[in-house]
Amino acid sequence: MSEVLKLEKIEKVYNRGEPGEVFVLKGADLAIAPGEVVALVAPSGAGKSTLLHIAGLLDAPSTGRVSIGGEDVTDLGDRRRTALRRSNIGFIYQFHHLLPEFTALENIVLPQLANGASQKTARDRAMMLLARVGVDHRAGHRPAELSGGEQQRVAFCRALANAPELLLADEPTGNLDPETSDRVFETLMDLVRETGLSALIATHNHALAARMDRVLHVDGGVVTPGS
Ligand SMILES: Nc1ncnc2c1ncn2[C@@H]1O[C@H](COP(=O)(O)OP(=O)(O)OP(=O)(O)O)[C@@H](O)[C@H]1O
Repeated sequence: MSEVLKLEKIEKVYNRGEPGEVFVLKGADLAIAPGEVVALVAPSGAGKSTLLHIAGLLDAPSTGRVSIGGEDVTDLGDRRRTALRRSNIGFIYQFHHLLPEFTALENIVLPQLANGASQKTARDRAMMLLARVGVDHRAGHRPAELSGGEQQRVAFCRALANAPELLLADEPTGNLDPETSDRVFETLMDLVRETGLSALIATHNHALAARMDRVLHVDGGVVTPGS
């Protein structure tokens, strides 16, 4: 079976040739097998978010190849890239990035409608996901009316709304207090394991990283196996 995600010889330079040139990635390689949950640990500024954005088709590498589900997607046009991202990749950020004017339920329904689901299917799935993370009783509330932990649980549901094969998370519990972070992280790991998702999860927390199948480091612009 082919890798769910494969990055080959990825380089990323910001402001190339200008005084502010930053060479962030210098030949990063990474592959994730189906069902594998991988931690990405890196010092601040090492290029972890840059790598996740490239893996999530939110940004293009300066050079190198990106494959999703065995298909080389490096040179895809914007429309196909957006469609592939919407159906195959779930993204969770450190800050939830939920749409403030919509309810928790609507935040999970909207990406499904954009992906072609019917209202009923989308609502049923959204309610099922909210119940799974224990926030269904808050379905009709807007993000500002929810606690930080609840907001992040809703963001998990949104990331899983279209049943992606790959979940990318950039310090998904980094803005929560340690106790809430542990509980919310537990929910995320349960969800990932239950659904058989492949995941790449960036975290500064070594204890959380140790609970994943494999740990990778980003340092000096390359990806190396962790201990
Ligand atoms: N658009 C940009 N233009 C110029 N430099 C950038 C840009 N985006 C990121 N950088 C620089 O690239 C480097 C890597 O950034 P990135 O956000 O990937 O780091 P990170 O490992 O995720 O850090 P943190 O853990 O602090 O979020 C940093 O030095 C950052 O300043």
